[in-house]
Amino acid sequence: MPHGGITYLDGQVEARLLSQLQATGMLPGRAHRNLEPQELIRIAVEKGDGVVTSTGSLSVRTGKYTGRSPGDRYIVYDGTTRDTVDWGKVNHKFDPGRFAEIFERMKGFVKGKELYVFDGFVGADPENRIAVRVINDHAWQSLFARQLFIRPSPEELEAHKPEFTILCVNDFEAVPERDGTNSNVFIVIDLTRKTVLIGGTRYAGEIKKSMFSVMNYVLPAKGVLPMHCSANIGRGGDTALFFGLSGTGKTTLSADPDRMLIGDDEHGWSEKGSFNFEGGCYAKCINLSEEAEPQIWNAVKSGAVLENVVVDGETSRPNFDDGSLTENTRAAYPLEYIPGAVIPSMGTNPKVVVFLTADAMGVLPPVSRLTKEGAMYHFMSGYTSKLTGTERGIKEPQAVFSECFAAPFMPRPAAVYARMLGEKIGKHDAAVYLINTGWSGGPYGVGRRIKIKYSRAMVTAVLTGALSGVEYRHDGLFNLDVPVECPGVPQGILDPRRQWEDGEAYDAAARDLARMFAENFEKFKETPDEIQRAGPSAP
Ligand SMILES: Nc1ncnc2c1ncn2[C@@H]1O[C@H](COP(=O)(O)OP(=O)(O)O)[C@@H](O)[C@H]1O
Ligand SMILES: C=C(OP(=O)(O)O)C(=O)O
Ligand SMILES: [Mn+2]
Repeated sequence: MPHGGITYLDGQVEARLLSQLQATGMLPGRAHRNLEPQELIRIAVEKGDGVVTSTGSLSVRTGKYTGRSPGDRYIVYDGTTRDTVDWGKVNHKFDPGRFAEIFERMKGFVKGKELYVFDGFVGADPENRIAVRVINDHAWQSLFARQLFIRPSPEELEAHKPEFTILCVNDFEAVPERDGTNSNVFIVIDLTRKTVLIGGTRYAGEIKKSMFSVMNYVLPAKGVLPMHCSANIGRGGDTALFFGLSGTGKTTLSADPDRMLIGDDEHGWSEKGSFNFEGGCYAKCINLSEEAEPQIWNAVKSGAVLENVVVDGETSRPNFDDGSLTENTRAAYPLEYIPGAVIPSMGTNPKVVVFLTADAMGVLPPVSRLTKEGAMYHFMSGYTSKLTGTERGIKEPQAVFSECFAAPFMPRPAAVYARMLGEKIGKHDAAVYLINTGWSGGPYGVGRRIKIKYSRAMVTAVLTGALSGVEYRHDGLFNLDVPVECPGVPQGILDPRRQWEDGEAYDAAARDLARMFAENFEKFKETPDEIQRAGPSAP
């Protein structure tokens, strides 16, 4: 069907889609289902939403909001969720009646407009997947959904019945007085109606992270552990997981030419093994370089979506060093853009688990080995520094304890996930390491971030077993076993105190962090003593 030079789906498919949408009360003027990337790119460019860069990638700007809005994320409070969700600062309550009202208003808003629908899946494991439908009012957001979620085969598309629906309308804004929201932005998850409503923000990360929250709610009830981690497999079939909050290196360090990528951010661990929830990656690209991150660099090509990267007007070249729109510049691309990626993205039971942290205080050792109890302690603590940009309002690194390295996305109480992880690690006898990809030689502003090549070398040493045979020293304050040597890493770096000019200043800062750990852990008084004792000593 011609439309300004664009060929859309055939009329029959559109008619069927329109009637499905009508059945839910949506009456768009036009609707398109699973358009090919080239079509979506052409529409986005035609409508002035984006430009094609010299790499072939589509570059867009998200406007006011360039990171997640955690204060505007809600879960509908009803019979399903009342006693199963950990309500509070992360999981904000939303009234079911208000949900229905805002949903109606959104339907009214899209009436007669043009919508883009992506039908696909979340969860690579057929036994643990959800058929998802994402409805957008902008073509580039539909391209994002297509690249990040799992794309259906033609047969799967034909048989697809949406179990969960995301309605994300960028141009619709909430009115707090009317809608009961905190701002014009809202991300509301209704686990009963199996619907997510997003409005007011164009930051596409909300789309993927809202489905992550859904999986994190649904899977524990099926005995499957959902995890905020990346995963890859070695040539011998050994799976490794890399947990970590935003900016700690899940995406960067899991893209490893020596290993096959399963996924960069969201995984499940079932009785059978591990699996990715997604079909794509969402890499940060501030200061992206071909040398340090060749696989990600090469994935920025046609089909990839760049968010808030400044593009040179004359050459159309993306300037990854320009953080003037945000530090949280992003590239979204399908998993197959990473050479050797595992598709369908399933792995074995993990043998090695890495906890990534980016310590902006510059005091944690860059690599240490954890005992089983130490692993539980650090998983429950979830220490890192929030880096700038990913969440609204973070202007400089800020120490944070985020349970399971994932608090913003975990609807259930942290103990539910921690217990499951403990059981899995025990059952499969997985080795656990803590890798600090943060600052060295002083805090943020004084010291420098550890070089990616050294963090990679530490990861390689952990995964090849090179750290099994070496000598360890015990760090009494942090209660960590620290290797005294590591292939590919200058020895001095392994001892953070030696990197500081002033040893006593290091000691003071280290004591501060140890105290923060201990204070944070006070909320876990019910935890077995051996876990409580596995953390830093309170000085
Ligand atoms: N030593 C390091 N290890 C990992 N990433 C680093 C390191 N130093 C700088 N970086 C940068 O930090 C960011 C890590 O982000 P990313 O891998 O996307 O984290 P996550 O996926 O956990 O949110 C990237 O922009 C990367 O280039
Ligand atoms: C997209 C996000 O995740 P990450 O930074 O871990 O990739 C996010 O936290 O908004
Ligand atoms: Mn990531």
